[in-house]
Amino acid sequence: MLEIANVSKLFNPGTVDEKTALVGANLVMKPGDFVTVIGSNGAGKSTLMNIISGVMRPDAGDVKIDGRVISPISEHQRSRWIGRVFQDPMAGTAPRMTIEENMAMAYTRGKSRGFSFGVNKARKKIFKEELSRLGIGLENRLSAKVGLLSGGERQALSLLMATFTRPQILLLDEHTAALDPARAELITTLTESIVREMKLTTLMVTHNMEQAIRLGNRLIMMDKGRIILNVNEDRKHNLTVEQLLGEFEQISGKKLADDRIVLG
Ligand SMILES: Nc1ncnc2c1ncn2[C@@H]1O[C@H](COP(=O)(O)OP(=O)(O)OP(=O)(O)O)[C@@H](O)[C@H]1O
Repeated sequence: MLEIANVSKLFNPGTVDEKTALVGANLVMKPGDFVTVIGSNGAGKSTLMNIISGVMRPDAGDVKIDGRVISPISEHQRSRWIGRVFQDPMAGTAPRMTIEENMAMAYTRGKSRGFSFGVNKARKKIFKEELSRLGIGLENRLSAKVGLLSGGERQALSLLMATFTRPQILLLDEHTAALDPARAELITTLTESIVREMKLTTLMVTHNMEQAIRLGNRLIMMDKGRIILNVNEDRKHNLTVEQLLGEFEQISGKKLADDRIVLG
């Protein structure tokens, strides 16, 4: 279970550049919950992801996994339980290393230094099996350099690398936004099947309203550092993009300002 309890974050306090990123944010996710996150520009979505993954510390409040406060734990140690895929397909993989070397890196992520980091026969077999899940033939290209893959292939590999060690939390940070529509659809479909099969507890930021409604069992909406709407499974089922935008307007008193918004 992931619990965000009263988390606040202020950047550059007391200066002209002071920016409120999160204000007393609360969210409880049960195991297997898949929550999509939408919100206006600068609402605090990335900051929330950064605080969960340990890139930054909150000024106040706690992040708990299974009741344990993880705030003092480093990003590196957390990577054992938290998988993350970024918007940039180049971000999650090492281009000069081969597919199997990248997989080996993900396999040993967050493990102690005594753990062997290499690729052996047994691991190769596991990597091949896992890669074949993607259905795009990467299992036959184990020794290909990752820099040679297309953006979509690389993002599929990033998704697999973030998930194949069954993290307790999966963070998806606009991970289809930089891809063309066909590749974005492939990654969306892969995401749905991997999350479902592995029963992963998932938090996904998206600017695509239709995707936010279609994927996952819950949805939250953020504005000015606050979670202003928390839609449960029953309500999400029948939600439309128009209703969602109307709801945002009603609660925040303004139209949703998101320069990357995709309605459907
Ligand atoms: N490292 C930082 N230093 C200073 N201010 C920051 C930093 N990171 C974020 N902010 C500010 O905090 C606020 C929240 O930013 P954040 O990136 O979390 O929003 P977001 O919802 O992800 O926005 P977008 O959808 O536009 O990417 C914004 O006002 C932003 O300018």
